[in-house]
Amino acid sequence: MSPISTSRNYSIATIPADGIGPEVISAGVCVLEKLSSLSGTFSLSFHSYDWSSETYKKTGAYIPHDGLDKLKQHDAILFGAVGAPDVPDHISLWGLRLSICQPLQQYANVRPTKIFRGTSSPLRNVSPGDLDWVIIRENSEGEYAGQGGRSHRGQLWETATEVAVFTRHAIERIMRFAFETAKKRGRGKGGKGKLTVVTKSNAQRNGMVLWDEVAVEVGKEFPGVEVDKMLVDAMTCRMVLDPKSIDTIVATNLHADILSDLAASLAGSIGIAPTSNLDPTRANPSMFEPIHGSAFDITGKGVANPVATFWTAAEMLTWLGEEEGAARLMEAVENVTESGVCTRDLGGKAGTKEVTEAVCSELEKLFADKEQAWLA
Ligand SMILES: NC(=O)c1ccc[n+]([C@@H]2O[C@H](COP(=O)([O-])OP(=O)(O)OC[C@H]3O[C@@H](n4cnc5c(N)ncnc54)[C@H](O)[C@@H]3O)[C@@H](O)[C@H]2O)c1
Ligand SMILES: O=C(O)[C@H](O)[C@@H](O)C(=O)O
Ligand SMILES: [K+]
Ligand SMILES: [Mn+2]
Repeated sequence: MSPISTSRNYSIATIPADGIGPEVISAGVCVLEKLSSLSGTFSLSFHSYDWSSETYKKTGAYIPHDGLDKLKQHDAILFGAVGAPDVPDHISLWGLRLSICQPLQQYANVRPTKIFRGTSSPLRNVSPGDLDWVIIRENSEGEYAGQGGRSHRGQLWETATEVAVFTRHAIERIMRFAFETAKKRGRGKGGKGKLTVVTKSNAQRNGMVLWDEVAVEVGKEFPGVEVDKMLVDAMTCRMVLDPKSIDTIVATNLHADILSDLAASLAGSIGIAPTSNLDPTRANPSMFEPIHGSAFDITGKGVANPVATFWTAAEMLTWLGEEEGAARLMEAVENVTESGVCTRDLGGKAGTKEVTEAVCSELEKLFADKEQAWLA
């Protein structure tokens, strides 16, 4: 059957950047192109930006002066990873990722994790379905507010401060987003949603106390959602010992950054989990990236797991309104993990290329099956 004429086109900015970023982004673009051509109902135009640590070393800047205006012309941004061995990590992170997320007000960072069929958790007696979480990370302030300074350099009394900033405005909007996410997922008592608010209000007695108070206030708008509160240190134990008891988690910028790498590893590998940096108001494009970094230790070896980027691509499609394409892509990815074609971080032997090819073939199979079902 010939594909139905394409009615929806999306303009996607890609920023592969550093390390394994270019390897996984080219794999992601490859499966997205395969999916859109098979579906025939939507198309994607990609525009690649070469903003990276190499660009920084050559020009002194990661993003050119008109860069953000350029990004605003796209429907979404697909990002790889930033960080290079010869550039300090704070220069690269603030130069690229945070220079996009913060001005574009991508304040909600969404980090789902689950165990894929055919893969296993390092936890005992935990199988697919037992660990299925989404972490909502505050993405605009907290420990990443950019406030602080350093003085008396080189002296015995040298001083540095890194000030965590919490505002009612930003806490309210992230809590509302987290409660809505929990409600939509519909777990917990009566299927009305379940949210765990992660905090550290025993030691941090100002910002984190405001965080807790606003969580309670916003919670009143969501009477059905089951809520509990956990100190972040105890939360790590619960994630390891009782993963079934968790569904949606909301945490500060830094706490959620740390918990989400743990979450991905408990589900099998950091190489599978996605990240969405969302501007829920949709005034600006949102940015989608695998959760991992540039992974210097495996760069250029062809072994990077592209699954995190495939799941990221599916999250991007969902955000753009292409839920059916996203579901098809996830089905293909899980069929592939189930068949045993996995990179070595998941215990397999395949390289990035083999996994990408397997997902493309699986997509072809899924669309052929769908066509058969129509003809029957
Ligand atoms: N959002 C981002 O772009 C982002 C995120 C995290 C770290 N970083 C940066 O990346 C650099 C390296 O950081 P790091 O080593 O702490 O974290 P990392 O995520 O790059 O790597 C941690 C470990 O996980 C492995 N790994 C990561 N992704 C993988 C994949 N797709 N497949 C298989 N294995 C994978 C790596 O080989 C490494 O052993 C630093 O410069 C850091 O600042 C950037
Ligand atoms: O934003 C950060 O903290 C880090 O670069 C990175 O670890 C991430 O998760 O994006
Ligand atoms: K990344
Ligand atoms: Mn991280």
